[in-house]
Amino acid sequence: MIAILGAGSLGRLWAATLPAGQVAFVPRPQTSAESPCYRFHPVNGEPVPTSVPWLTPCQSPDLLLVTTKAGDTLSALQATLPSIPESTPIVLFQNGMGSQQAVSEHWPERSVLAASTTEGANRPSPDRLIHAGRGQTWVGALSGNAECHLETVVERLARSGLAIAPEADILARLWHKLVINAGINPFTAILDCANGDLLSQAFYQRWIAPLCREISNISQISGQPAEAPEAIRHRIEAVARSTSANTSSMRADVIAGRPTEIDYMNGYLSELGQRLGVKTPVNQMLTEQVKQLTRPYQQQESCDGQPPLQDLHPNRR
Ligand SMILES: NC(=O)C1=CN([C@@H]2O[C@H](COP(=O)(O)OP(=O)(O)OC[C@H]3O[C@@H](n4cnc5c(N)ncnc54)[C@H](OP(=O)(O)O)[C@@H]3O)[C@@H](O)[C@H]2O)C=CC1
Ligand SMILES: CC(C)(CO)C(=O)C(=O)O
Repeated sequence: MIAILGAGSLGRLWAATLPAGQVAFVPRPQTSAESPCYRFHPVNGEPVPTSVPWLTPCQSPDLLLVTTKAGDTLSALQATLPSIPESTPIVLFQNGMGSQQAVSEHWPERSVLAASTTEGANRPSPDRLIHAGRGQTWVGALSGNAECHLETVVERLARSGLAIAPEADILARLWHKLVINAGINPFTAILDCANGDLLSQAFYQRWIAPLCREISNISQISGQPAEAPEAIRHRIEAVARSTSANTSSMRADVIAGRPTEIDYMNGYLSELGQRLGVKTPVNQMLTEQVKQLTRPYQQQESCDGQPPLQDLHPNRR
């Protein structure tokens, strides 16, 4: 049995594509909600009615997929792990960085793996799950005691039909995606625009070069693969173009009034830079501006006496 913690967009994508009868969602403690039923819209083909049971206390999963947002992961696992066998491998699907390390440090006795995925899934309404774009998922061991599970985990996830491969250096893979997210997500949230539209915006053009210099400096000092600022910018802009019509996950969170994952993207880079003695004013500025977007309007006005961001960035409604 595969248990999935986090019955949101990504969790529902895995639940709908893995073989039926072998998957269950971990319920929130004391939930009385009915188990999730939704129409799964594959990239090609007709919608499929999908019903996934809650994991029951007598079931003992032999694989746990964690598809909560980065900021919810530690507390969700704290509530869940006491009822999951210690031998069960855990696969973390969060974007950004920081939450994965927090989990493997918190539970050193557990076998923790991480995944980096370019699959795209969203829920326009609670009863629909759209597989918006096919991608690739890489899985790798975060802790030494997880290495022995990698092959089996990849083989089991491949039964979904989604493209999946083992990754020997999953932290480098996560870093690679973090750089893209740090260069697209905050700008699209602040400017309230689709990924492709940010390229022509003055605010983006003003800050992207110094942001890429900061990221390049941090990469070098933190031991990540060295990448020149121009190469980083090129990579960011290639993804912005190839996903030009997309609403980034951060912009979607701001629009829906949900907390964003900024602390695990530019916030993470900013903190890492500070620890390594690299100045990160642009990452700090972007982190602060995104945080202001998710603060209640009145607090924005009273905190700093500055005009609200809507006035600074006319794109924001
Ligand atoms: N969606 C995508 O296409 C992709 C997502 N990712 C990453 O995957 C992660 C999940 O993203 P996504 O699925 O979009 O996010 P969602 O917000 O759609 O899903 C997260 C789910 O976790 C649930 N949850 C939160 N806390 C708990 C808890 N304590 N116990 C049980 N369930 C809990 C939420 O429940 P509730 O609904 O009740 O709040 C929600 O259903 C993020 O880090 C994201 O960046 C990466 C690549 C692609
Ligand atoms: C690559 C990108 C920016 C695609 O929208 C993404 O991963 C996100 O929105 O979080």
